[in-house]
Amino acid sequence: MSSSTRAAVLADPRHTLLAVDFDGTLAHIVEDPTRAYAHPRSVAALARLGTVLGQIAIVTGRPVPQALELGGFEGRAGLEHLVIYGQYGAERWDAENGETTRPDRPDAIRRLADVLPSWLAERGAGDARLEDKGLAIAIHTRGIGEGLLDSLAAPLAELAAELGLAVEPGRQVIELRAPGHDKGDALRLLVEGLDARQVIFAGDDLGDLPAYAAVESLRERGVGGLLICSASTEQDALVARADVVLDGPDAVADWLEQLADDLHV
Ligand SMILES: O=P(O)(O)OC[C@H]1O[C@H](O[C@H]2O[C@H](CO)[C@@H](O)[C@H](O)[C@H]2O)[C@H](O)[C@@H](O)[C@@H]1O
Repeated sequence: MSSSTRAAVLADPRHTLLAVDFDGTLAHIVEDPTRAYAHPRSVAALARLGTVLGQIAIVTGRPVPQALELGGFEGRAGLEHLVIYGQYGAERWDAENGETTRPDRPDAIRRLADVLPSWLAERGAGDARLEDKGLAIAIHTRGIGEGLLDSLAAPLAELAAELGLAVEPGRQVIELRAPGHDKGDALRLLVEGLDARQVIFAGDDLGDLPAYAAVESLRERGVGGLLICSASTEQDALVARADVVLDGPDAVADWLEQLADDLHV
C-alpha cells in the first residue's frame, strides 16, 4: 500500500471505498465459469472490513445473481451494506434492500444470440462456449484451441459494430455487450455515494482498466487512490499502473486479511 493512502485508510476508514473485481481477483480462474467461487478467506476478510470501512463493493462483469451465488455474500454478517455492480456497471444490487436494478435486454443482444452459434461454426469456432448474461454474450475459449481467441477478435469486432454493441476482451474470452457504461462509471458512482476520501480498487484484467483510470483521475482531485493488481501470466496490462502487485487471488486474500488485522477488526 502506498504509505500515505495506507495511513489515510487506517485513520479514516469510514470514508474509504474498497471495490474489488470478482474473477481472477476474488476467485481463481477456472475452466467452468459456473464453478469460479470466491476465495473463502477473501470473503471472510471483506466481512470483517465491512464493519469499519465506509463502503465495500464488488464491481464485476458477472451478472449480479451469479456474483451472489459464487461469492456467498448475501446475508453474510459484516456485508449488510455491500453493493454489487454487475455486468460492467449496468446492474446494481444493494444488500440493504436486496434489490437489483437492471436495464432490459437490448434487441441487439437478442439478435446476437440468434446468429452467434452459426456465425462461430462458420468460422471453425463452433467449440467456443457461449455465456449469455442477458446484457452481454461472452465467447469463451479457455481450454480450446490456442490462438482461437486472437483469430476471432477482428471479426467479432466487426459483428459488434454492425449490431451497435461494445467489445469487452478478457482472459480467454471476448464479450459483446450493451455499450454506454464501464467499471469506471460504477466506481465514480460509488465514490460520490460515500463522498469517499480514499479508494482502493483491485482487479486483474482489461475490463478493470476503466476503474484504474477513474482512480487515477480521482487522485488528481485529491482523493487518495490505491490500485491493486491481482497478477497472472495471462494479463499484464495492469501491472505498470498498480501500486501493489499481488500474486493472484491467494495473495489478494492475504492482503485483505492484513488490512483487516491493521484495522483491528
Ligand atoms: O469482471 P470480472 O469479475 O473479472 O469478470 C469478468 C468475466 O469473468 C468470467 O470469465 C473469466 O473467469 C472464468 C472463470 O474462472 C474463466 O473460465 C474465463 O476464462 C475468464 O475469462 C465470466 O465468465 C465472465 O462472465 C465475466 O464477465
